[in-house]
Amino acid sequence: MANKPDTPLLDTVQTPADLRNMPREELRRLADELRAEMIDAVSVTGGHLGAGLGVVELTVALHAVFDTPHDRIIWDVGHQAYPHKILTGRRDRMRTLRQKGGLSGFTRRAESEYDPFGAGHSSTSISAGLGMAEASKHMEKPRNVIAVIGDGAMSAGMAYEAMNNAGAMDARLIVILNDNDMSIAPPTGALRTYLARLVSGPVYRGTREAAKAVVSKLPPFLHEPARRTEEFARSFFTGGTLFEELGFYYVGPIDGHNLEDLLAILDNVKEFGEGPILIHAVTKKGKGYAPAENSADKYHGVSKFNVITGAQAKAPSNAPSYTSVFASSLIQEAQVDPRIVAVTAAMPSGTGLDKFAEIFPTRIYDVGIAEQHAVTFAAGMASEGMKPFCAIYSTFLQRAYDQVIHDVAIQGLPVRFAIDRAGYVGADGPTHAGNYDNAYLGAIPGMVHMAAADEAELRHMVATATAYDTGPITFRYPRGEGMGVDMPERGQVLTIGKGRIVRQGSTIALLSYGTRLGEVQAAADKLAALGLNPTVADARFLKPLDEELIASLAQSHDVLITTEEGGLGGFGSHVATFLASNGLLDGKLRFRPLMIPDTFVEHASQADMYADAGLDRAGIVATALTALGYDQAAMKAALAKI
Ligand SMILES: Cc1ncc(C[n+]2csc(CCOP(=O)(O)OP(=O)(O)O)c2C)c(N)n1
Ligand SMILES: CC(=O)[C@@H](O)[C@H](O)COP(=O)(O)O
Ligand SMILES: [Mg+2]
Repeated sequence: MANKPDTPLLDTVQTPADLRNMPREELRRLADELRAEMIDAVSVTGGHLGAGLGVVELTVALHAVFDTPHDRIIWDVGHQAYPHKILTGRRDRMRTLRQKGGLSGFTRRAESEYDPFGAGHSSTSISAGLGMAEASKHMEKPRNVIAVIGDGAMSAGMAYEAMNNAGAMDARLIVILNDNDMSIAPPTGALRTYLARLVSGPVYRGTREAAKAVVSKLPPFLHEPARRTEEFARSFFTGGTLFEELGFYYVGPIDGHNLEDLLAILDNVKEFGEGPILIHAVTKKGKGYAPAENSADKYHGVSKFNVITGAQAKAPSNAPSYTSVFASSLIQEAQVDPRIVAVTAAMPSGTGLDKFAEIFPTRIYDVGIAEQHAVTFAAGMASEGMKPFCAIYSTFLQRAYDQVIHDVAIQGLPVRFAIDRAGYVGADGPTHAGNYDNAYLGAIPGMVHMAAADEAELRHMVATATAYDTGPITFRYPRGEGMGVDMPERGQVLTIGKGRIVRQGSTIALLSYGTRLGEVQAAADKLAALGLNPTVADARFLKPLDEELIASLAQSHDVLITTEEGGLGGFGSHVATFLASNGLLDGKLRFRPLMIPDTFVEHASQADMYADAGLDRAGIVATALTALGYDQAAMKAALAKI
């Protein structure tokens, strides 16, 4: 292990005001110490490292120039805000990052007054910043508002909606485009090519002359400082950049690791009059840490690691991840069905589609951070007879809800949705929790929804989705590894709307939707040890519901408990509606839907989250015994026996 970094200068900084009191010549050394401190902290916790390393100088410069927290810095996504956290009074808690009770991995209003806007999902910063800048006009002491957005996040529609709006307003908004030519994977699309042209093309190389021209276009009070600062003048050019066409003053491209340049430019921009301005800063993801700089993903997200070697700790694995099972199953299907294509919104490795891309490079589409477009694009493909598998995390699919309804479901187009990270995701916390798709998709008519109980079931569901050509179909599976079950060679096509009995018993029926089945079975074993012999069933489908199975369970048991990795409005709600509508709750049946609670749950381990929700074996047993009428004392006595 490396020794803790020596950080004498950083040790003097409790808040950004301390940094502002420092001689500017010291800031370079401060940035170096800040980088070392962040590397050390993340080596202990894991987390998002590469993005933060790339904005160390920018973070120091922003806090040195602007009067934070009165002035507002909004970090898009928020995954790059670790250096900002260290400088804004949270250094002592950095080694609790993303752990239960510790600091969030993103910006959070509740965490600090220096986090004026929470994030986690991308491309919200310009909209939020514009709102703040406009609100500032109504205040006695106006603020500067600075939105820092990455080149990946700049690919999303929201960013353009915001710029379109900002360009037509006179709000004092500063946007810093942090261009490291990386998303999680290398970015795709025309914007990437365009930014690369700005950075390295002939226009940039000729900026010295162009800079003189732009200075004359700046508000008069900027002329003098601009002329005085050769570096500043060199950094300007103008003439028809996309951003200027949208009504922004464009400054750049500038070296986002050159503190002197950054300070000079931000000092000047701070004095800028009215209207939005965009600073194009070129940075390196993973800057200053060789293992990160040299890695393909620039250490976007890392587990705990050895600071000296960069080697990341690997958790022992007992089974393949659901993501990898999805990918290998889709590859199998695609090998025999040439109509299968795959769509990802900037998450090729997260969804496993990078593996699909290796084999079918012409049948994979990475559309950038553009979930809405991804869904409608897939709908277009489906309308022409292709079989698009749109693989999107549950949390990010929220962005495309209207597209799922309007472009896919109403037209009955057979888009296949592979919904990864369904349920609690752990360290990324409430912004990334995939808790809502059972409810938000379950409400849409004409769709089929499946949840895999284990990795073999997932393989069957990929086969089922491939075969199902009559309308939209979804299958969901969680973050993490499978149950270690035997894998079938090939997926089998399931009968739509049919669940299965896993264990036949009496009195208590445990009906599981998704991967809680493992805990349900463990709970059934515990109940059996108490002399109870529950039935266990795997619903497989939320829509259409297996009404026959549910009615039979309801009629032949005293207690029916549903489990799912989703919140209110999901599987349990659908079952409750069916039971109530058919008079099955009018008699002796005690129905207990177990689900994720109706609250935003802070980051913790997935296991902790499920235990807190009562969705582990202990919670399921307790629910069953309570439903049977056990009081606290009887429950305690019973639990002591198992
Ligand atoms: C709506 C949405 N889709 C996908 C993601 C997943 N995601 C998080 S960071 C990231 C890449 C962002 O790239 P960029 O903005 O360039 O930031 P960098 O990491 O390069 O600093 C992606 C795709 C997300 N957070 N939000
Ligand atoms: C910041 C962000 O949105 C992603 O980096 C996300 O944290 C990835 O999550 P997984 O680790 O589950 O792929
Ligand atoms: Mg980037």
